[in-house]
Amino acid sequence: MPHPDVEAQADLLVETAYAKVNVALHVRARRDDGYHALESLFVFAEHGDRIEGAASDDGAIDLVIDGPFGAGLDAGPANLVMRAAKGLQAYLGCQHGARLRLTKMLPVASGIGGGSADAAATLRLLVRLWDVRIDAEELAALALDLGSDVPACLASVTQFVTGRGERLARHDVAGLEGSPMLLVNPGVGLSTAQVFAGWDRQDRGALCAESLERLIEAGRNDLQAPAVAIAPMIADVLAALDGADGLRLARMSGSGATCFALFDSEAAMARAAETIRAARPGWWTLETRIRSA
Ligand SMILES: C[C@](O)(CO)[C@H](O)COP(=O)(O)OP(=O)(O)OC[C@H]1O[C@@H](n2ccc(N)nc2=O)[C@H](O)[C@@H]1O
Ligand SMILES: Nc1ncnc2c1ncn2[C@@H]1O[C@H](COP(=O)(O)OP(=O)(O)OP(=O)(O)O)[C@@H](O)[C@H]1O
Repeated sequence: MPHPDVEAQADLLVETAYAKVNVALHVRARRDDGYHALESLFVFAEHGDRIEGAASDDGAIDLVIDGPFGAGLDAGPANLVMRAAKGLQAYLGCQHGARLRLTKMLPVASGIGGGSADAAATLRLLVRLWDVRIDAEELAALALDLGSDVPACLASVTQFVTGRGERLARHDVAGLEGSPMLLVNPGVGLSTAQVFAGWDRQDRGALCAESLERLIEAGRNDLQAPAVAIAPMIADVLAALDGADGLRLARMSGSGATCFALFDSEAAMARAAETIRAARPGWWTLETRIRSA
């Protein structure tokens, strides 16, 4: 449904805020600035939140939120959509305004970067809406101010990510893009900072992402153990996925609690999703595919 104030406007633009999944996430060190040095292979789902916007002449930015996970999410200045819009406006020093709508399809605080993807999609949308030219590096710096995952969410394609999340290299892995991917969340929200704080500070080694086989065999999510310690239900999600026909890999994404499962066919994914929905009607599931560039 379009924003009530912009229903009749022709210049309504739409962006998808694609869900982010960490196929592997190796935490290598705690840094002096409190962040952690990471190595991660990021992929993106074909589905996500939806952001729409139309220009306003008065210079104001306003946001309405709807969608299955919209309730309880504040549309005020702390919302990452608002922070992204205000950040871009301040950077440009411009008087452009926008009326925005966020349709929240992804669970909040769930390890699939929903807020980060929303922020990046808002930046993409406003650059188009306001028809401004902005240097890619400057846009990436604005994105990083909003969160460690936001720079990677700008392009929303498969990337090898290092640093605190800002060092990005496009990195296709044969057999990954287009692959059927099931997301499962047991309905618990986790604080990213709290999960990082539970990491045991053991460096378990570098991430090799040269092939899907290596990612499956030697890849890890080092935040999985601290997340399970906070929310033991994550282990139930992984147990529910374990042993499904056609399963290639099941692992937690980001700081949890969402887990992803890669399947070798759409039919196998659909069967596993159906089984989980029947056994656990309260869990959120999304049948999707890994997005290609
Ligand atoms: C877990 C991941 O989602 C993996 O992609 C990201 O590392 C987190 O990205 P994000 O949610 O955008 O995180 P931010 O908003 O930048 O940081 C939230 C909190 O997570 C912790 N944090 C985040 C990123 C990082 N490299 N090291 C950290 O220790 C910090 O305590 C920080 O205060
Ligand atoms: N537009 C938004 N969508 C979701 N969360 C938002 C938004 N704006 C602000 N937030 C806040 O950001 C926090 C993190 O939400 P988000 O859904 O991005 O977490 P996440 O999926 O765990 O992220 P990551 O995978 O980057 O760790 C929540 O506490 C939420 O209140």
